[in-house]
Amino acid sequence: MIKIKVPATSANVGVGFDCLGLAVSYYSTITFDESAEHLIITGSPKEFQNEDNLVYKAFVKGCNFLDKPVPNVKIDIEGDVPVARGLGSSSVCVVAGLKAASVWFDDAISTDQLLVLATQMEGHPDNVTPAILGGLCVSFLDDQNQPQVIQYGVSDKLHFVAMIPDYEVSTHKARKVLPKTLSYADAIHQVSHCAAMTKALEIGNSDMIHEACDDRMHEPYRAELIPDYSQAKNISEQFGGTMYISGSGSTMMAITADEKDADRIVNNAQAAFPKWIVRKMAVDSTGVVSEVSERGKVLHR
Ligand SMILES: Nc1ncnc2c1ncn2[C@@H]1O[C@H](COP(=O)(O)OP(=O)(O)O)[C@@H](O)[C@H]1O
Ligand SMILES: N[C@@H](CCOP(=O)(O)O)C(=O)O
Repeated sequence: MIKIKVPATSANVGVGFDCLGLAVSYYSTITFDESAEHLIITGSPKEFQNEDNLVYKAFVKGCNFLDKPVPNVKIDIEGDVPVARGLGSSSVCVVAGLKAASVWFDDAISTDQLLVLATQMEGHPDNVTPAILGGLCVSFLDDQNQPQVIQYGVSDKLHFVAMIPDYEVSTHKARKVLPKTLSYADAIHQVSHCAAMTKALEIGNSDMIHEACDDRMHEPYRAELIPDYSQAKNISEQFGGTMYISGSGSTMMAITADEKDADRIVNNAQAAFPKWIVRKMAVDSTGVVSEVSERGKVLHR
């Protein structure tokens, strides 16, 4: 049996639209086992228990890439990462399926190849890169359409609070509300703020994070899709946090350098939104991990 654990990812981190992403300590675990039947999927919502399942599609893509026959497989999908909440559930599926195909055939897909295949499936590299590598990653596609990645440190002074609504925002829909063009002035604003944000996160400077986290590319348009955006932002700012829409939403992520403030944001957001999941998250610095076991015995990690 192959067990793949993939972290949730918070893409964009405010000002890094389609290029910046952070792996966080919130996980899904997907297991792959030999099966007498062609395909069995458990643990996933009923609507995903078929050949169109994104985990299975990624597994098939990995096998095809390796030129191997797709084996009969039983897939079990368990975990925390909720669907369509801006925490990269689709990346979890894509990375898990590709990684499982690699492990199934003796680790035959390199990390670089994994990045290329996963980016092809996701359409943008900002979730899949940290899901594979962990940490805070800037990634983009070069002229040959190959992902290029640089990893940044994140200060351990910082605390992240995810406010996860009980409603979905589909990434597909949230990309449709964006304008087609950006003015030169807004491009300058965005480049300067994104560069400042990466360094501010690295040194844990909460004032600079607050200044830098002023997005003009997606957040003003997507805030409209999240009815509780303003209230959540007020709670975050009341207790010294800086809030951004995680990925394409609906989750909103607050950052603070003060642990007590992080606790206050958790308590107040949970009181205001009792049906939401509100919790502190740390940075995951490992990315996807795999484990192979046989009759309860771990063979290798
Ligand atoms: N457990 C799952 N099983 C199968 N597909 C899933 C699962 N979780 C997520 N997905 C796929 O990912 C899509 C959600 O992706 P997306 O809208 O980008 O939101 P997110 O922000 O969670 O990545 C779903 O519509 C589905 O295709
Ligand atoms: N850069 C993408 C990120 C989408 O992340 P998700 O977690 O919502 O899938 C975008 O903003 O569209």
